[in-house]
Formats: sequence, C-alpha cells, structure tokens
Amino acid sequence: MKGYLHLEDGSVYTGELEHGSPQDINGEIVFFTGMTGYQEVLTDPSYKNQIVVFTYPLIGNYGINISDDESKQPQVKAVVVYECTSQYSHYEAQYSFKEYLQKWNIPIIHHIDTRSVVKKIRSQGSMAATISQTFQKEEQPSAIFEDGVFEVTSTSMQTYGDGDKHIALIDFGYKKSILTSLVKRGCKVTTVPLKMMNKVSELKPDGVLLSNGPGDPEKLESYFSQIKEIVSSYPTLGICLGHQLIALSFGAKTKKLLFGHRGANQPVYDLKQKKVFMTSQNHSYVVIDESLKKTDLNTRFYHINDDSIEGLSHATLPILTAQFHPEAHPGPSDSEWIFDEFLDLVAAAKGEILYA
Ligand SMILES: NC(=O)CC[C@H](N)C(=O)O
Repeated sequence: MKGYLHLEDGSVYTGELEHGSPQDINGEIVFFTGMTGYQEVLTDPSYKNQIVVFTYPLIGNYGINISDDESKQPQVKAVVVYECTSQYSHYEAQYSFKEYLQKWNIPIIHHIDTRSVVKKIRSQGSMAATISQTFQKEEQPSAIFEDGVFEVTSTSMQTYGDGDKHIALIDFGYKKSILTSLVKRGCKVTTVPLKMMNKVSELKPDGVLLSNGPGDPEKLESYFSQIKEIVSSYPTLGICLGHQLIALSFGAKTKKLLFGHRGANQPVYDLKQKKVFMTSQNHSYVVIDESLKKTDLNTRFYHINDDSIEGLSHATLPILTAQFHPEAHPGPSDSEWIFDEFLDLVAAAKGEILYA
C-alpha cells in the first residue's frame, strides 16, 4: 500500500509501506551509510526508537541470519530504503529482510528518494519523522524522543564464558559482539543491568566495560557519581554511550552533532600509535573538546573528517574509551585490538604484565 514519510521540516515523501500500522509511527530519523551490515544495524539496541534510512540503494540481498543479530530482536522503530529485495542468497540466511521485519511488526517504507532525505538530514540535522498511511498525518512529528536505555537494559545479571579474567559488562543496551569479543579472548563476563550497578563491587571484577546504548547520555545524570566511583576502582573500557558517560561523570560535557556518524568507514586517528583506523560508528553525541580541560581525561582518538573526539584515556587511572565500535559489527575489524589493550590494562592491574 502507499505510505508517506513526513519530516519535521514539513516535507512529505511517498513510497510503498510494508507492515505499517493504522497509527502514525514517530521517531528520530537518522541515516546509515554502510553497504552491508543492515542486520546488525536493525538489532543494535543503540538504534532504539530511531527510524533508520539505509543510503545503499539495495538492501536485503544476503537475507537475514539470526546468529548475526546484535540483540534478540530488531530495535529500530521503522526502516526507510530505496529497494529491499525479497530475493536473497547466503548459505546461512533464514529470512528475507522483509519477512524478518514483518515477524516483528516493524514498518518498512521503500521506493523513497533516500538521497533527497539524506541531503535534508545533512543540512538540517537529524530530525523527527512520521510514517503514515495518509498524506495528512495525525499531528506534526514530535521532536521529543523517548529515552531508550531503560527499554533495552536487561533486568537480571547473566554470566558467560569461564576465563580467568572476570569482566563486569554494564548494560545500557550492549551489542552481543561486545560480549563475544571478551568471551573469545578468554574472559568470564557478567552483564550488569543499569539499575544493578551498585552490585558491581560484590562481583569483584578484574575489569569493567561500559556498553553502548541509545539516547542522550546527559539524561543519565543521576548515575554519573555511581559511574565515576566504579570506573575509578577498576580497569575500564567505555564504548560509545559508555565512553560519553565516563567523560560526563568526570565533569566533561557532551553535545549533539548535526547528523551524527553512522557507517562502517569512519576514519579515526590514534594519537598514541600515530595511525589511522577505519571504524564502525553509530552515534549522535560527542564529548566537547574544551570541556576536557577541567578533567584528567585526555584525547586519545579523534575523527579525521570533523576532528571530533573519538576516545579518551585517563592521566593516572587505567581507563580507555572509544566513541567508535571496536567490536566492528557491522564494519571493519581494524580496531578490535582495543579489547586487547583493555585486557592488557586488566592484566597489568593484576600484576601479570607491565602496561606502557
Ligand atoms: N552507539 C551508541 O552507544 C550511541 C551513543 C549515544 N546514544 C549517541 O547517539 O551518541
């Protein structure tokens, strides 16, 4: 059936709507530029409540393979594509792109001029959008976005792996690949729901990882002092939202980028190794450079395209943070070594090695 994509600036695009609902669907519209990796994007909890535009014009040609999911279900509010094919070819695929989203009742609007939509987002910023079955929408798309962290954090602790390094993975909506990156490096990992952060010390972990997650990091202000205490007590890695929360808890500030970084070829410079890495990213917010002056945090990584901060280290504590995704699904595995460096920090704290 015909469907309509309404943007906050008043523009309306007509496309074909699949699994739409009689009620309008509202969300923040953002775009992802990777040619592949659509399945990992759909299931990354950081995309909770967002309407994702895929800029690559043909999506779905290798189908959906459940074992590649980043969480138990798609998290996006809706999908905007040019063409999504039902014909797929991959030896592990179980569903087509459309079948998978239909199973979870997630609307797709296709045959939309995605190039035009992306140009608007690039010039005016990520904005509110509504997908509707009618040309006249019920109301103006709302720019107030729901805070997704409480929807995606788990409700009980779970333990995975049985290695000799025990890592507490604080769950703001973690991607499965973060967990598997640790388990495959010989760690025992306990996932800790946001509301159970006060139990971290009872686990006596060797290290702590603060996960990715959706929404504005400043909305979690009531947890900053607790976060500061935890990350000051154990070797720590912060990824994406986790990185932002660590910076905020030490007194730095964050701001929203115009349209964010979402793709699989984002170049990042490492000031320590003096090297550029291609990274996978999915974020709207960044740490403000000048706000670091009052803290003991130093820039370790920055984005080559816009000079924004992509990661930090602490002057005296074993804390490492990355705004990008070292677990790299979707995207290149160039920066997976971040996990090795984090585990070196953990090993150094246990007296097993020297970390330089
Ligand atoms: N992937 C993430 O953790 C995203 C962090 C945060 N929600 C942002 O958009 O900046």
